[in-house]
Amino acid sequence: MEKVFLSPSRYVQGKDVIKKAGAYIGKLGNRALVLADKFVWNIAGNDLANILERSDIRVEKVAFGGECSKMEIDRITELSKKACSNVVIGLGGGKTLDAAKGVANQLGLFLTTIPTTASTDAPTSAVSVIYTDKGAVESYRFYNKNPDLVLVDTRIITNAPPRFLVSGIADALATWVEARAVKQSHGQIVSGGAPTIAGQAIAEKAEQVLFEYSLQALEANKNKLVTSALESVVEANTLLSGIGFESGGLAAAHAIHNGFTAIDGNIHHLTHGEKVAYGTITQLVLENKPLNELDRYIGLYLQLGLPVTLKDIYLENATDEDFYKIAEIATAEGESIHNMPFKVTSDDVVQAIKGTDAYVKNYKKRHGWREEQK
Ligand SMILES: NC(=O)c1ccc[n+]([C@@H]2O[C@H](COP(=O)([O-])OP(=O)(O)OC[C@H]3O[C@@H](n4cnc5c(N)ncnc54)[C@H](O)[C@@H]3O)[C@@H](O)[C@H]2O)c1
Ligand SMILES: [Zn+2]
Repeated sequence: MEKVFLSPSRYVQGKDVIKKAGAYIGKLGNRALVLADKFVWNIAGNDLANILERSDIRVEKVAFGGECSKMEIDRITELSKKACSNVVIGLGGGKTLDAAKGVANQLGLFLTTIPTTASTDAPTSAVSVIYTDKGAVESYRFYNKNPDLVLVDTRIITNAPPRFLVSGIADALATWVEARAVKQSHGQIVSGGAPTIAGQAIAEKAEQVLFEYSLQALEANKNKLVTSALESVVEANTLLSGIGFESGGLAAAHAIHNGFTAIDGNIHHLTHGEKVAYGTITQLVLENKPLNELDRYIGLYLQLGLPVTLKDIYLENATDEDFYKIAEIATAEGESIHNMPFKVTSDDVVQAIKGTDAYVKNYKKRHGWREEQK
């Protein structure tokens, strides 16, 4: 099978780079549709619009409705047509960026993503996760092209609440765990094709950077500082994880995350990365990783305050029916869990989800972990 590598055309990251948006985006077009939700318009959207207008780029301001659904993408596409935009700019979290990708792709326009949090690896990829209006994952849309430009202003990102950065770290820590499984199984990347050495190396680097710098970056973020550690972790969450998952492949962690999105209840209050965090530890349990490897992950996740017990993910009182529902979705035909180097049944998933909780409780006891340590 042929190897495939995907990446954005240009990635620019730094403190206050938004001020240079006119110069970078001006190379792509002069009529921009800027998509951001109400909150993000206030914290960054209006500034961005002023910056673009000063560079003679006309701006059509659009408020994102909040869900990346087919209907929402079609609505924004119509607005873009009316405004005769030639470049689409998504500004905000993963859902806003995914919706902007859908619009740019439907109209064949240039695309810029400007994440205002480092909460996911959505900014660089050529895929959108499409949700039902009720918030369950419906499908993935794959595009022929990644974003033309990814602009990451680390000052904006460090001003966001730390929960976003931590969620992005969790999404990025899944990257190597999953890419390694795909490598072992000779599986395929999400858009089809075999992974490249480059894709795998980038995924592995994400893990290294995150184990080395996550805790320092989190402290910088809590104090709204842009340190080198913060820059490193933002790059790991965004660029390394983005290329790493797309060109390295997904396996069990994201499939289990998809199972979590399909059930009702408070689990919906968790972010994408938080659900992926539990899925990642569950994948390590499925893989029967030895004690030191499992403990290395659990120790970091606990220090970052990520959810690693059933109580943390609001499934403490879940019934077996709930667990099997999650597992059925996670093991559905076509799910990335089939990239694992061995066959995984829905019962294996249920045992590993419960096994994660059981083992983490043991870890906490052995390490004298108290909840206030978070
Ligand atoms: N396409 C991909 O490759 C890919 C990869 C990973 C995740 N995703 C998708 O990303 C989505 C999750 O993204 P998310 O976790 O960013 O959530 P989100 O997009 O739902 O955004 C969450 C909230 O963050 C707020 N926000 C944005 N910037 C902020 C800031 N600076 N300060 C404070 N609040 C801010 C927004 O107003 C929004 O209410 C999911 O839909 C997931 O499927 C896609
Ligand atoms: Zn993810």
